[in-house]
Amino acid sequence: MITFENVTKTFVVGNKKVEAVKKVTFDIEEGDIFGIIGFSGAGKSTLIRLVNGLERPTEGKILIKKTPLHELKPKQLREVRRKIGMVFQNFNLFSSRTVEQNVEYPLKLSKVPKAERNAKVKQLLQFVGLADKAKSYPEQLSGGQKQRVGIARALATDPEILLCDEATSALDPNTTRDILNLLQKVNREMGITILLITHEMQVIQSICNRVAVMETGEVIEQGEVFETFTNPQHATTKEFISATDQSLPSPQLLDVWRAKGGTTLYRILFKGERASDPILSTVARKHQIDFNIVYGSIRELQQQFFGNLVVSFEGKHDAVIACIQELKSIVDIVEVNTNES
Ligand SMILES: Nc1ncnc2c1ncn2[C@@H]1O[C@H](COP(=O)(O)OP(=O)(O)OP(=O)(O)O)[C@@H](O)[C@H]1O
Repeated sequence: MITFENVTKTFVVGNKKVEAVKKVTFDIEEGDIFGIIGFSGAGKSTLIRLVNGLERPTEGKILIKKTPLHELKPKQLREVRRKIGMVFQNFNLFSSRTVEQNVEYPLKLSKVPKAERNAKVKQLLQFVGLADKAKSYPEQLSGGQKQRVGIARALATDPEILLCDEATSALDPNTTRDILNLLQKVNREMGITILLITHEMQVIQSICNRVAVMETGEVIEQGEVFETFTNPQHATTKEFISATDQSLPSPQLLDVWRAKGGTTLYRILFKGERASDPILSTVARKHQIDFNIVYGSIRELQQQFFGNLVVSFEGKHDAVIACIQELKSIVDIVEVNTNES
């Protein structure tokens, strides 16, 4: 649906060059809710502006439904952009227009006849749950309601792609959840592909099926959300994950554990169905050793179980080694390196 082929965007400021996006290559497939996560300055906004044609790549290509954007004539580019809706962090509503006039605006620009506009606006306000606010002005709405108007307006021209630029960053956690549910409904019921950028891990975990992690203009890690977040490779990805899920005890707690003469700790990851199997107790019993769960959680990620446990084993040395060997053939188990937490 959207393909980035070796895309670089360089800005020249005075006599300095800023490489905002560097050699980025990935595909967003039809039906995806694709999340791009990165800290401030990573290049996320530039990437999204390249998709809606507000910026042109310095090098490389962006293809939308196999059409290279840079080869389009202005009229064709306008057509493609009509099929791309945009939702903003600060809503970007006209304060002097009512809710229905805000949603109607892109339809007026596209010269859609009045009766058709009215029907569409009514349908969209119903879809986003704001039918009773049609005559209100933005200042009379809460942040979440304003974002619903922003989403309804972005959907007015029947887009195939919705770009969301930090759409929930200005909202409280409950409202964020409502807006994310609405975006999921847009994706499922309208079949719209969503590309969102965020610095919040929670957003990616709740609704995205695929993710790309950006740092200093580069995509440093990408893939299915479950795989990427249960087996992160890059330090920055690990940092994002630790914001919502601390996978190891703090160094201070580990020091307390060591000071008490604690045995070696192991971190075990259980994924999918493995998380609900009694693997640990079965294997420990077989080798006649005990285990002690020191830290961890079992939680839901992308409708799958994901368990992260830190354990110690107690028993005869050879039996402990044999138990760990057997567990290695079933689950991911590594010795906790106390420097990495
Ligand atoms: N028009 C521009 N002119 C010069 N430099 C720019 C321009 N747009 C972005 N940059 C620079 O490119 C880099 C990436 O910026 P970008 O806004 O894409 O990052 P971001 O991940 O979206 O960060 P934020 O969340 O803070 O917006 C930054 O160093 C920024 O200063």
